[in-house]
Amino acid sequence: MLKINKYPKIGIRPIIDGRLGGVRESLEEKTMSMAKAVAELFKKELKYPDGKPYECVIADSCIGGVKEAVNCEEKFKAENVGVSLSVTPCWAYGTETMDLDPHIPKAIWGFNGTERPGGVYLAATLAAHNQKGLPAFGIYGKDVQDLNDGDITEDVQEKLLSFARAGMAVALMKGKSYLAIGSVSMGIAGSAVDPDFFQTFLGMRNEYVDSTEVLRRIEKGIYAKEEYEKALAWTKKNCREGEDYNEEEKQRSREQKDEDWEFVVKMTLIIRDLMEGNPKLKEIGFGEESFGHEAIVSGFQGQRQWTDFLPNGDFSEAILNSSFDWNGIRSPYLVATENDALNGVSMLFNYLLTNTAQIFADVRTYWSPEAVERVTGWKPEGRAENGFIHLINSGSATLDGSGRQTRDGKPVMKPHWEITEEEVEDCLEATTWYPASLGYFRGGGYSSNFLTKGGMPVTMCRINLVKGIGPTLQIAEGWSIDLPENAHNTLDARTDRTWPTTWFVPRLTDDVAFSDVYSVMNNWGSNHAAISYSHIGKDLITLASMLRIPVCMHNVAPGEIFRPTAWNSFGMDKEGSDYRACQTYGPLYKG
Ligand SMILES: C[C@H](O)[C@@H](O)[C@@H](O)C(=O)CO
Ligand SMILES: [Mn+2]
Repeated sequence: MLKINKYPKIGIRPIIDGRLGGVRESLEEKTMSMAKAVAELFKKELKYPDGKPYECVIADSCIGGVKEAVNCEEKFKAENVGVSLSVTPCWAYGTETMDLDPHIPKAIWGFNGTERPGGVYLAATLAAHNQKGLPAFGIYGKDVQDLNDGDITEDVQEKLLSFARAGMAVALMKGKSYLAIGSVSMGIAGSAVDPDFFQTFLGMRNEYVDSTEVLRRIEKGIYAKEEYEKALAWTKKNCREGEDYNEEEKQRSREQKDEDWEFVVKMTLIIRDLMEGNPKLKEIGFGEESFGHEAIVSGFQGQRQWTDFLPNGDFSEAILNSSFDWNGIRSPYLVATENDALNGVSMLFNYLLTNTAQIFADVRTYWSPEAVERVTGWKPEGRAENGFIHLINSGSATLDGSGRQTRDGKPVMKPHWEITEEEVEDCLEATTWYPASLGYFRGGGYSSNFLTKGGMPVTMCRINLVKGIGPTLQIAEGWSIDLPENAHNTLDARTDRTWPTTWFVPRLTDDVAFSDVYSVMNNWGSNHAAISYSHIGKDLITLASMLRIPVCMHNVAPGEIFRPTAWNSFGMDKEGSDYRACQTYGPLYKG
């Protein structure tokens, strides 16, 4: 992950009834202690992509009126606050104290304690936000608490954390780049980078580098030589080369294959350097190249042109998307294969909400139970009984996706700071690097192959651009599954057995798009999806609402959906109100 010098902070605004002479004085301690308790919760539960705890900034004083609100605003600006949370146990004066910044996610927690009307301030100020077109999230506990009760109840914690995670994702994207290396891959519309989408919906920049820049740097030696030697040695030791399935007469010679390893290792260093820069390049006389492109996510076109004569990008994409390399365990660098920028953003959303590496995949095949039985003789049972979806793409599936990391004995994908050296070895051990299929990749190279362990809760998502609507988000929570070995081998062999496979089963619901597994694939809006560990659908929905991106498909329970309260004013049907609200408010950074 791009090294970020100054992470955005969460600003906490203790709101108080400004009446001196008794009322305010009686509430100062309670109000400020709410703010401190929330800051402690965020620091304890939430981490930046580098593993450090979230930083919070609390206003210097409680905010009882506009002067203190402005003082707070000035402090937040100086402290690089990117998310704003107001907390209060009492009545206060909405429009005099509210946060009016139109570009940062905001929420208000009104303490449910009836000695003072915290809930009334919450409702009044949310109404003000709605009247002013500044959507805000409302947080209000289910059960009344005693005024001197300093605990944050479970239900309030859950909303505070969901809001903070999604709000921080919005803040982390802002001002960072999507770096396109190359252009449109094989007519994939998602590769046609739409700068207006990045700018107005995500507040992101677009950087473009022709693929020849990678070749230039290889040929001119614009990479850190020492690191290259270390990387090549690590690769030879840890990346097992598989059998060459190409036709005998077409196979690349051993010498060519060794050159391919050298080439793809250099590509990997160079793509990373293009994303985040590398001070070592300045030491060897390449000052401009040492800066990089501030890319929080990138895409490599690869196919075609490049791969028609040069080794493919699969090794680079897979290693960069993983949580480790020759320098050890580290946060992943998000790289979308085929330069599918929309899938790159989908990976980015997942990553910023979980700090875990991402699987990029084609949503390739729906296998009905009948077809599976016909082809393999195995009648799907258990979670597979209604059929399953084959997720597979050459290249940018993280090796963490092999499911070789564990927590309580179960397969998981972890934030990098929880991963052990043994788990890195297991992920590498589970991966075979086959000589690339020369039919697709005429220039050779290698493809990563692994089989995702079943039993992992996962979430598949995808941003699509739809003319007339703009971006929409679709989400499918489900699980990875295991197939009997012979069934896997038979089905996988019908596809591209040198690529990484995840067998996926979505959770079915009564909704039409989730009525059966076939419908999930049939309703998927693109060839690609980004797959994250754990069920993060509700956080994705919260994030999408902050960005005013409507959600066209999801299997999250209605009671889990958390959006700004303004959405309620657009009707009781959750999906329609989402579309109407997003359309009314328009992109967050529409200017
Ligand atoms: C067959 C193509 O070359 C592959 O790249 C294809 O499987 C894709 O991934 C298209 O998204
Ligand atoms: Mn693809």
